[in-house]
Amino acid sequence: MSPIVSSPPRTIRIGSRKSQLALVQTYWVQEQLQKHFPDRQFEVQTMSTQGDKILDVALSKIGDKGLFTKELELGMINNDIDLAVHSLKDLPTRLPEGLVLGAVTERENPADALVVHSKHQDKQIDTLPEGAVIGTSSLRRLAQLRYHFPHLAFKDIRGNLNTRLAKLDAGEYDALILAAAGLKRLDMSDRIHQILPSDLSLHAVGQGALGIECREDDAEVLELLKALEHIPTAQRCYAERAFLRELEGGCQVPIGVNTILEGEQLTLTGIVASVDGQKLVKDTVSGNATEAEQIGNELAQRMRQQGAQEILQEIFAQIQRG
Ligand SMILES: NCc1[nH]cc(CCC(=O)O)c1CC(=O)O
Repeated sequence: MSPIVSSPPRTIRIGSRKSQLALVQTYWVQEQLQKHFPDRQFEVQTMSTQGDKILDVALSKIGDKGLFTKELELGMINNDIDLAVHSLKDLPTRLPEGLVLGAVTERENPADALVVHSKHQDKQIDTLPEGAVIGTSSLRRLAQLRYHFPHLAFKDIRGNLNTRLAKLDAGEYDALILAAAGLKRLDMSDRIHQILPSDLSLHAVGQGALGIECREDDAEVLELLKALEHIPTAQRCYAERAFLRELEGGCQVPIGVNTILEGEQLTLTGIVASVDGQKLVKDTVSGNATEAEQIGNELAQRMRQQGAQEILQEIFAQIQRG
């Protein structure tokens, strides 16, 4: 009789970027997994991504396809890590062969926030003075705010959240636009001066949610990740990502969304704006939440007929010219 040998379950290796926000998000995922599966081992491995290294070039010029995710994806393909935690909005809508979105976690407030210099404490986005300098590195934020507030000035800003806030406080900018979710996760909610209403600025696809990526054939990890999936957030984000995928845009094109889930009814609103703030196409599609991707695809097709494609083509041409 041969003895029954059972090998101990493997340690699950979680990959993360090294930024402060990435680490907060990754340790949260590790903690949740540990809570659900107390007998398993979860360890964190950090990696630098291209997006962490190139800090002096505007994001819109280098493009963002996988800028913050590629090294982690290679780590999974090479079997160095088993899953990777991303801000869902940084995760491209098309994943490399062999990898899948294993879970989408519950979303924080997905809206953008206005953060002001102390001299503007009594102001809101619509009362900032003529020529006030707004820091943002996102074409989406730039295009929508320029459309509504042509009297404001916009200036690129890069660096992690602390660097950006230090530049604001030093007087290089009058105000910044940042994701409310990032500020909240870093315990800096007190810096949120105003949540931008959706009629002024639609947020990025997937903003405020975490996306956990893993190997398609890793049934064990896929099963563990089910415990972290938040279905209402996932339905909203699947509709948003289908919309973006169908328009073939990344995080760095002026495409914004808003989703509302009421019972079974999912309503997706999308916007495509020109960088000069002159043109804007906006529309809404509703349907059953179980058909999230069809809703996203339909909205993209409708908006293309209304001129969204021309706006995007112009932007791609501009980016290629540098
Ligand atoms: N593009 C950078 C990035 N990726 C995720 C967040 C914030 C958190 C989130 O949206 O989930 C941010 C910062 C920002 O846009 O202000």
